[in-house]
Amino acid sequence: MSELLFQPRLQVLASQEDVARQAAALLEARIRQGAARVLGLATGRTPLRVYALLSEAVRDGRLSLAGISTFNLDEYAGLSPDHPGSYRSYMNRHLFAGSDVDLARTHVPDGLAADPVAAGRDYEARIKAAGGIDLQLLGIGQNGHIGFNEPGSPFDSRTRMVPLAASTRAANAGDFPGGTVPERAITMGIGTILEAREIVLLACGPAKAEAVAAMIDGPVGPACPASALRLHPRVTVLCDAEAAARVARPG
Ligand SMILES: O=P(O)(O)OC[C@H]1O[C@](O)(CO)[C@@H](O)[C@@H]1O
Repeated sequence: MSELLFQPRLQVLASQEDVARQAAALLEARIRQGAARVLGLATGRTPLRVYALLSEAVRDGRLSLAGISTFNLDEYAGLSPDHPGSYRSYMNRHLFAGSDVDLARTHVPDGLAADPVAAGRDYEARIKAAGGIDLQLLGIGQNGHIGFNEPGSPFDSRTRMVPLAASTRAANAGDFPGGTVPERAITMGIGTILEAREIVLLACGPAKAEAVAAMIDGPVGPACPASALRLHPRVTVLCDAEAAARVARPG
């Protein structure tokens, strides 16, 4: 890689609860400053507590999401918004329903799109029309994926339909009790993610240790999609001690 590389700001916290509190505090601060009018949101287990804390802040009148637009990273192909395993239903359940966000300003890729190429283009156009993403929240897969950009995804990829790795489908099987995890998804591309003005990645637990080390200390390249974040000047990585255990020089 010949591009200029940056070092993400790595904060190692004692517990998953501390990671969630720090992330929620950072998001709240940016929203109050008007520096997060357009939020990029992630799903999965890691941000659940963050969303609970944000909902609590809205309920207590300390925070408002009323003027905020949101764009989720990804959605499973073939799932309707009301399918309990869909990321639209996840967002409604864990954040939107318990907050004052205007649902018309919330966006999740269309898992049922008949023409995924057009749907990807449309999603990118909607992000652009909103003024671009101010702050993108991310998790990380055990194989280093961000969004559903699996290893091998080009760094200039845009919102598109992708096949899911067998390990990703196995990791997310718990969201589909008695059913099968979809084989494909529509995800923002790595190029889309890198256009966010600020990025905050959360990683917790020992299963993420290898991916976090590869992201921070390994080669920058498509073998580890999260390593693309070292091409971005404003990335904060919030980890618990277990997820940071294999980083060469934890912060
Ligand atoms: O937080 P979890 O559940 O470990 O998921 C990590 C990442 O994997 C995904 O859930 C996709 O598998 C992403 O949306 C998420 O960022």
